[in-house]
Amino acid sequence: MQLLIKNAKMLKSDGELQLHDIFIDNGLIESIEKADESTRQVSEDTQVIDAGGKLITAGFIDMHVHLREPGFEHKETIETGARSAAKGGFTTIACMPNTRPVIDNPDTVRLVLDKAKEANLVHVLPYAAITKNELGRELTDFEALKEAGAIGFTDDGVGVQSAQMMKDAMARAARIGMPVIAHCEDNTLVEGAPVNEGTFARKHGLKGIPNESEAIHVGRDILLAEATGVHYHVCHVSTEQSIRLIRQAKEIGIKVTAEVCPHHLLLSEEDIPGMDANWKMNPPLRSKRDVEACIQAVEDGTIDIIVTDHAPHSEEEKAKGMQLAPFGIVGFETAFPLLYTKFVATGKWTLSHLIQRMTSDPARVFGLKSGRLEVGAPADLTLIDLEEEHSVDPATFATKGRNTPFTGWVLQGWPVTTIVSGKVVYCES
Ligand SMILES: NC(=O)N[C@@H](CC(=O)O)C(=O)O
Ligand SMILES: [Zn+2]
Ligand SMILES: [Zn+2]
Repeated sequence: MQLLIKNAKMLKSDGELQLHDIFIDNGLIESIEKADESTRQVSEDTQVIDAGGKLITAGFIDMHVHLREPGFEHKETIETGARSAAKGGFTTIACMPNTRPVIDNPDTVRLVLDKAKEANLVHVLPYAAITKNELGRELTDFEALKEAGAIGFTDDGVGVQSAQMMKDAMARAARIGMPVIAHCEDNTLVEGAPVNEGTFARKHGLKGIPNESEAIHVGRDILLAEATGVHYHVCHVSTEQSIRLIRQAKEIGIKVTAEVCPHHLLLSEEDIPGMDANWKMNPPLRSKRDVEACIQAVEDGTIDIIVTDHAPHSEEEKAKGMQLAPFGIVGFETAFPLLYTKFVATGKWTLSHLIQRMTSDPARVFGLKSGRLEVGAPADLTLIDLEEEHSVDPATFATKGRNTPFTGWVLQGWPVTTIVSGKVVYCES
């Protein structure tokens, strides 16, 4: 299968945008030529897309998502999740193991990979659990899980409470060259709190989740990563204290990397309009100070990558209210327009800075071949209309989830076509 994308605006290393023709053969980028110099003749059966001056980038990579299958298909399936990812411009997604059953055995890893293959949309990379059933009691069989296709170990959804368990996990992961990805949360400091310990909690008489519940795990795990030599990756960083610890650890050469979600860069607890569970996620929306620290950390590279933590839940579940509803919001279909509109269109970040954090940086951190728009790279590509502007309407989402705090936000920079291995998997209708 051959594909020719004509007149696509490509970001050059000097930040300039230039029209290019990109020729794809056999799932790989075969040539990139300036549009006005292109001489390529294509055969009749080559598919031709005229990008009409839209931006082309390497497809986005999201290293933290929840696809809910097996077990919670009413929230999402691998197919609906992958469709939503494609619509958001993502071509590779890494899914978390907090399903039912938990992805803690080779059969479930293979089931996820089979379902993803059946869906035939985006690349789906499964994480496996650190502990059986994510209960924190007994390590899973790391070697067998790696063999089955897991790309790293995490108990996302909960923190690994025992330091000894985490140390054993890291030592074992290090031996087989695999990363440990951590949801950082000390349960003894949280006790059923639904929101951040701060202004909103005080105003509404709710228990609060303090910053230390996250940062204590970050600090502990950095020491354990130093002791074991593992690649340690911190999930959804939300506090200035965690960032301080990660920055120091990087300075002294400990193998730590970190991610942040768009909502922790764009919203603080002050923005929560009321007792609406579409604003409830874990970690919670923090103070403005924390938001500023997260933005600074993305800018200076302390935080390596941006992930969505796409966490769909049903409307019935979210209707239970702030105290009882599950944590989590959807993320695929709003991530790029949100970040483009709020950071790039406003002149705070360059376009290439944002795109790197969503493509080449995740590829570097997790050793993936994709994430680059260059000859020889996989033809995982996204076309984006930087001018198109419309408001966020959950009724139009491809995900089953409607749980977003961004309803009604007017955004620009919408993905219009997504290509995976040289095949169009999403095209705006
Ligand atoms: N982030 C969330 O608020 N929820 C996630 C769990 C998690 O990422 O910790 C979920 O599985 O719903
Ligand atoms: Zn988590
Ligand atoms: Zn998560």
